[in-house]
Amino acid sequence: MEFYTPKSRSDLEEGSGFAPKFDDRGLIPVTTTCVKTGGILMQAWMDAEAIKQTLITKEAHYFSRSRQELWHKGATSGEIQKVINFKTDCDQDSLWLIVEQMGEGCCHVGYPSCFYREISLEDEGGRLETTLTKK
Ligand SMILES: N=c1c2ncn([C@@H]3O[C@H](COP(=O)(O)OP(=O)(O)OP(=O)(O)O)[C@@H](O)[C@H]3O)c2ncn1[C@@H]1O[C@H](COP(=O)(O)O)[C@@H](O)[C@H]1O
Ligand SMILES: [Mg+2]
Ligand SMILES: [Zn+2]
Repeated sequence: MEFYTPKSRSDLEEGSGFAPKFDDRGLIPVTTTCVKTGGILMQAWMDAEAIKQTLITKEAHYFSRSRQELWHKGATSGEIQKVINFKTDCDQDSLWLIVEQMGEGCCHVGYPSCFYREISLEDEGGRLETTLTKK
């Protein structure tokens, strides 16, 4: 898939061409939220192929940094993410995926969201408190 090459800053920021800006590893961060609750599920990375597969299949695909390969989320766990909406930010260096989460949640640790711990604001940042219950 060919992505758009913006002609100017305003074209990048306000035009209709999709021009994802990848970092030096060829990756772009993606934040995934739940269409039902609006809450955050996970933060991961996509390369060009993951974006392409996500658009073609309408199921979330990421790039696994540890495995260095395309990752169809839920392929082994069944926790597939069906794409409802896909957004890019102003300068197109960050993506927002809104999904219908299959199963009881997305996190391999056992929680419905990867963001199951809160950093205490009372403790100069040194303490974590678990705020979700396991699936
Ligand atoms: N299932 C998950 C998963 N779900 C959500 N996330 C979040 O997604 C982020 C992925 O970004 P990374 O680039 O850090 O992923 P990674 O380090 O390459 O993931 P691993 O290969 O180390 O498990 C993590 O930081 C987690 O917050 C997950 N990260 C990893 N996995 C692993 O993915 C594998 C396949 O799981 P399914 O796709 O659900 O079948 C399993 O082995 C899981 O351990
Ligand atoms: Mg990781
Ligand atoms: Zn997780």
